[in-house]
Parts: sequence; structure tokens; C-alpha cells
Amino acid sequence: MLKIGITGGIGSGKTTVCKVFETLGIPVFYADTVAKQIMTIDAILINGIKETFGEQSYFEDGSLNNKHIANIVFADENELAKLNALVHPAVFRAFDQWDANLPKNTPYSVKEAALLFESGSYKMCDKNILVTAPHHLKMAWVTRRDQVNEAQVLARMDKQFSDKQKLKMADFVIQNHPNTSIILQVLDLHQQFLKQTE
Ligand SMILES: CC(C)(COP(=O)(O)OP(=O)(O)OC[C@H]1O[C@@H](n2cnc3c(N)ncnc32)[C@H](O)[C@@H]1O)[C@@H](O)C(=O)NCCC(=O)NCCS
Ligand SMILES: Nc1ncnc2c1ncn2[C@@H]1O[C@H](COP(=O)(O)OP(=O)(O)OP(=O)(O)O)[C@@H](O)[C@H]1O
Repeated sequence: MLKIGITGGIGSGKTTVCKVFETLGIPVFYADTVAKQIMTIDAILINGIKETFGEQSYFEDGSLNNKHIANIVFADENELAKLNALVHPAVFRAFDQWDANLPKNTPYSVKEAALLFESGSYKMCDKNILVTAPHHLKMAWVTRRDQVNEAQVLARMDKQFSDKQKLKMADFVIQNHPNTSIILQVLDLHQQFLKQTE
């Protein structure tokens, strides 16, 4: 089965794009969401995170203290590398398991991941889509959605490849821009992917 990767910088609209694929009946694996789920259920990972970032990484009810971990890792590349090394292999395994269990008549599947290119997982996809949006819009959307300031968003942007780097690696681009329609762009790609699976 064809595997399609979707990525884009923070706030570019990856999830919004993936919701359109889902309405077309295409299964989507949300790597960022799964990463956070695994971080609260995988005992080995939980121990590794506590050992590396302290007991405060989790609240008493076992939920993840996102803010505590984000404050450490987005201020220090070495700390972020440690977190990525702990979490990413577990997410790769979860994706393989998810993909293997999809119904046999599924035309193609989509993997949404913030770090598709940075983590190398794009190599496991047949085609990769980059979602882009103007910087000022990403900033406005994320600061409003996550109630964070511009410096906090910039700290994450700094840890990701630039759109210029990612454009060289992507097979397709979806522009999330007021002058274009995400829905029409997704429909166009959907038709192309269906043709490839005929
Ligand atoms: C650090 C954590 C706890 C912060 O949680 P928080 O709820 O604030 O952010 P969330 O997970 O919703 O991510 C929002 C956005 O931040 C950026 N981001 C997240 N993790 C990373 C990372 N490791 N490197 C660079 N940017 C990242 C992405 O643009 C992502 O879409 C969380 O992001 C995390 O556990 N990250 C490690 C797992 C990971 O690498 N996920 C991304 C790919 S699988
Ligand atoms: N074209 C748009 N018009 C208005 N709001 C938008 C548009 N695209 C995205 N947004 C909003 O911007 C925010 C970020 O979008 P979304 O969550 O889809 O991006 P993302 O790339 O998955 O983000 P992240 O990497 O931070 O998880 C959301 O609150 C979303 O509703």
C-alpha cells in the first residue's frame, strides 16, 4: 500500500490538511499525537524521560508535563536530541504496527509528522507532501492556539529544517495561504494517488 508522508513547520496547517484526507476516507497516523500517547503508557520510555528530564516530567496522575519538557528541550539542542532519541524509535514502531493493521482495500495511508524530514522517516514513505504557510500567519495561528509568545514559537522553528531545506526534499507542496484552497489541492493529490494505486 502506498504510504504518503505529510509535514510542515509548526502551525503550517498539517493537521488541517490531514482532516481533509480523513474526510475522503484516508486513514491518517498522527505521529505527534501518538508520540505523546506513548510517552504516558510505555514504561521504559517513561523511566527514560524521568531519568533524563526529572520526575517533574509527569504529574501525579501520570499525565505528561508538556510545559516542563518543552522548557528544557526547546532551549537546548542537546536536550532535544536526547528526547528525540528516546521517543522517535517508539513512534516508528507504532506506525509500522498501525500501517500493517489497515484494511487490505485501503488505497493509501498518510503519516503526519512534524519532523518527517529531520527524523529520516520520510524515507519510509513513497511520496512526501510539505505544507507551507506564510510566517506571519503561522505565528498568529500558533500564538493564539497554544497561548504562547512569539519567542516560544521561534524556539521551535529554530529546531526544525527551514521550508527552503524541506522544499528540496518534498515531492508535493500544499500551500496554506488565503489565496489558495487547501481542499482543492488535497483533492488533486488524492486523485493522483488513487491513479497510482489502480
Ligand atoms: C516537547 C513536548 C512535550 C511539547 O509538547 P507540546 O504539547 O507543547 O507540543 P506538541 O507536541 O503539540 O508539538 C507542537 C509542535 O511543536 C513542534 N515540535 C514538537 N516536538 C518537536 C521536536 N522534537 N523538535 C522540533 N519541533 C518539535 C512541532 O512543530 C509540533 O507540531 C512534545 O512536543 C514532545 O514530546 N515532543 C517530542 C516528540 C516529537 O518529537 N514529536 C514530533 C515528531 S514525532
Ligand atoms: N487556513 C487557515 N485559516 C485559519 N486558521 C488556520 C488555517 N490553517 C491553520 N489554521 C489554524 O492554525 C493552527 C495550526 O494549524 P494546524 O494545527 O493544522 O497546524 P499544524 O501544522 O498541525 O501545527 P503544529 O505543528 O503546531 O501541531 C490551528 O489552530 C488551525 O485551526
